[in-house]
Amino acid sequence: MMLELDNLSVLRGQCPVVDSVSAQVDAGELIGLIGPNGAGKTSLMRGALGLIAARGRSSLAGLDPMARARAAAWLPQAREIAWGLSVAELVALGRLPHGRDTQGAGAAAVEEALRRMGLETYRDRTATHLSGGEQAQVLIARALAQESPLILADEPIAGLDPAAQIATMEVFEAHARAGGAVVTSLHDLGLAARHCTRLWVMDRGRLVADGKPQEVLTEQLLAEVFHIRAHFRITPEGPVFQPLSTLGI
Ligand SMILES: Nc1ncnc2c1ncn2[C@@H]1O[C@H](COP(=O)(O)OP(=O)(O)OP(=O)(O)O)[C@@H](O)[C@H]1O
Repeated sequence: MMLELDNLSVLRGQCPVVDSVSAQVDAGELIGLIGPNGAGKTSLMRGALGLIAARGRSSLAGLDPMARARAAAWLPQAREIAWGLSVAELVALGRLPHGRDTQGAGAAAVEEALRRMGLETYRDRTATHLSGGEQAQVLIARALAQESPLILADEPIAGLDPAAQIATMEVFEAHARAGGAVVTSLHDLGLAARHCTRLWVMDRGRLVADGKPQEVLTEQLLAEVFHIRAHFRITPEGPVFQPLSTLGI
């Protein structure tokens, strides 16, 4: 098992923004963490990693920071790159939890991460001089270079063009197929339905659904949690999801 959460709660003041969530992540899974703005997705991931105070138990939260970083890579929503490093140098920072291994396995992991994200030709560019979407892809490559079995990513595909969004979801699928696991929050329910093996739906701090996309994205759930009406069909080309209108709150 890659991650186990047992009655995890995150309090902001007296108010639980994550409310008694129990769930687990196994090897091979690509879990889409979905839910409206403010539902508690970021707080759940940060609580699971032990980055913010939480009640209950997360299998990752007790680990020391280096051991935790070897077990799980964390890709936060904020994407600011502060230093004028080259793309290759920035991706190599993902190797820090493995000590000084810039030769051999470390260098190979950096190359592989650049290749997977299609960034080979960017390797010598100054990271701060890239566009927002390009920087986002470099930070995903840094997380891949970490070679942690589990990746937790907070809206990693927001702001990427359609090809980069699909390519990133395919990179995550490949990571899961290779025996790892990914939990990623995202607002694009179409991409979530097409690429994720499982969806966790959060609403007002609670995990209100956990299952395969076609089991989870029911008309009732879309109305009650997302306040939308949508087309959702399984087609020969896979699941196709199109939001149609809001239902009001
Ligand atoms: N530092 C903070 N102090 C107080 N309340 C906070 C803080 N951070 C988040 N919250 C509250 O916790 C709740 C959950 O926020 P969180 O960022 O986990 O939601 P989210 O599902 O990731 O939302 P989004 O889709 O908008 O990124 C929200 O109601 C938010 O206002």
